[in-house]
Amino acid sequence: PYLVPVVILIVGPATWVEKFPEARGTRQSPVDIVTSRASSGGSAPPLVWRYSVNHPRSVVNPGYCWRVDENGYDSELRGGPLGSDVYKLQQWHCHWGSVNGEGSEHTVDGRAFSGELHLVHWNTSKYNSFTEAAGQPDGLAVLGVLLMVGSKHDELDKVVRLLPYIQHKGDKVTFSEPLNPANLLPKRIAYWTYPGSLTTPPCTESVTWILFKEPVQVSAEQVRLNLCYYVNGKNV
Ligand SMILES: NS(=O)(=O)c1ccc2oc(NC(=O)c3ccccc3)nc2c1
Ligand SMILES: [Zn+2]
Repeated sequence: PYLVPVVILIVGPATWVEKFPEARGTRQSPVDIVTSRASSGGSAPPLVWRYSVNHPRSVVNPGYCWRVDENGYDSELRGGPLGSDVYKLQQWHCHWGSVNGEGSEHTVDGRAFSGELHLVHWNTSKYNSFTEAAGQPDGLAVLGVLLMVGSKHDELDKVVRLLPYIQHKGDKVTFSEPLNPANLLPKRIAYWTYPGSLTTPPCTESVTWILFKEPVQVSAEQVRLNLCYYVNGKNV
């Protein structure tokens, strides 16, 4: 029994700080959203988004879960906590747990969800590339969508059905089926927002997090498919 804690320390987030000093910062994500401590939205302008639908996208196995690259096609996210800057969608990906019901990164009043979708945007008003923006405090904006088991999600299924073809880290498949990332968002767009960071290395503190309050439903089969192919990037 004495061996286990040492092994966990070697591979867990606790070691990220050695290679990524940002991970020791003051605005690290994910966090637990304590709803009683969240202030009301005040007079923030509405959050507005527009995504292009008909363009080729690629699904990649980056070694954890899956990621869809927008390949530079046009999109816009503005308003809400983003001031007067316009952000552009770079990629979107998911986080699933290895045990159903505990896959999300953010928790709400200590409760984890089955998974969490992240739509990663960068500030095109101020910076010239994602990489440049990723190093700036107002460089990135990530829309977080909590996933819970319920009815099948048809838009997400356009990606889930491709997972058998990218079972190994680095695998990539391009598809041109029309897909609107706006259909991945919940109907009610109330959200929590806070200044945070990338949740995985390099953990850079450059993310304005916008986490929608309403979870989106995905089927148990869709969770199983994700779990089967993407338990920490290993093929199981
Ligand atoms: N879970 S997270 O906080 O949304 C998160 C965490 C780590 C991330 O690293 C990247 N890098 C690129 O997308 C990228 C895009 C183009 C070129 C290089 C990198 N996006 C991230 C999002
Ligand atoms: Zn993420």
